[in-house]
Amino acid sequence: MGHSAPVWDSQAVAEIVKDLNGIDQVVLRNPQGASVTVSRHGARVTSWRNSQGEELLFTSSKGMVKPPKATRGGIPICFPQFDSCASLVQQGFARSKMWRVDDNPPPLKRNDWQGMSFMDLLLKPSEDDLKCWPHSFEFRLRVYLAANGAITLISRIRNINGKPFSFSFAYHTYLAVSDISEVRIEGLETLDYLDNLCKKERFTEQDAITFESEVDRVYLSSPNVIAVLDHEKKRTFVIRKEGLPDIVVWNPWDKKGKAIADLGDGEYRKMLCVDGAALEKPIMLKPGEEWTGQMELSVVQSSLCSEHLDLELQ
Ligand SMILES: O=P(O)(O)OC[C@H]1O[C@@H](O)[C@H](O)[C@@H](O)[C@@H]1O
Repeated sequence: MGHSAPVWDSQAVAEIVKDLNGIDQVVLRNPQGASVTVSRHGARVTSWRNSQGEELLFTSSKGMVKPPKATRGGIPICFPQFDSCASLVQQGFARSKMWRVDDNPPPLKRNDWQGMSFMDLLLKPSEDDLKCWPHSFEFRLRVYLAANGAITLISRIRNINGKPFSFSFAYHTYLAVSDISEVRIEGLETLDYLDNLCKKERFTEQDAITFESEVDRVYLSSPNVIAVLDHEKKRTFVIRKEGLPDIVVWNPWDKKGKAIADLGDGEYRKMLCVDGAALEKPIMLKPGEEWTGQMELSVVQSSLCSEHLDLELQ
């Protein structure tokens, strides 16, 4: 390909490596040893490691599949739809397309990203895409790696001409957990959610979320910070988001886990999807308008509950 990813922090390292299918992946590494890897296939974050080299995202052990299918795990981008409604493929086509690495990206308006390295990937619709979704858009994903190992994903979707269109969106984030029974999610208490296991019926959450069976829910109008505590690993994932009102929480549990062909035996216990999303109210873009949806993932090495961690979940 011959692309080199832009790097704004002179101490950070960026390189392009090929995966087993020969597809380019951009790797950013900070001086502390943390890294993030993003594939051109689907602009999927395929790996996020802390400075000890530990992988923080789940990837199925069933391994690499050939495009357009993608290996289960990491952070697939779901656009222009999330589930299987309408005439599009489940979770939209963006996750199965080849994106372009942009060497000369336009700046972001905010300038509080100094010292962070980043990469930009770009998707524009092909003739075939326009046949199944006839809307001209430009989708730019920027991925930042901070000195503390946090990653931030910023999606900018622009309607570049024609008619208004609407879409839904999710960062389908597969967190790696020690065991699903060791996990608690804080920050979604008292919220309304749509339960995909009960035909999207609306319920109200009573408590912090723990896992004893399949969970497939969309929490509505959620706070911009939530915490996922892993007691065994003594690790807390902190998810901060902007422009993404909803949170999807998904674990297929044993029966559905077995039925998912590209998931290894018993691996449902090692994964938890917590997605920053815009689902309930689709985003509407008029010609020339741009939408931004941002999610930051960071890790605190402690499984204390959020009030002890000094996290303001709001
Ligand atoms: O297998 P996919 O298309 O990646 O989707 C996995 C799951 O993703 C979840 O977030 C959905 O709520 C589930 O209903 C779905 O089964």
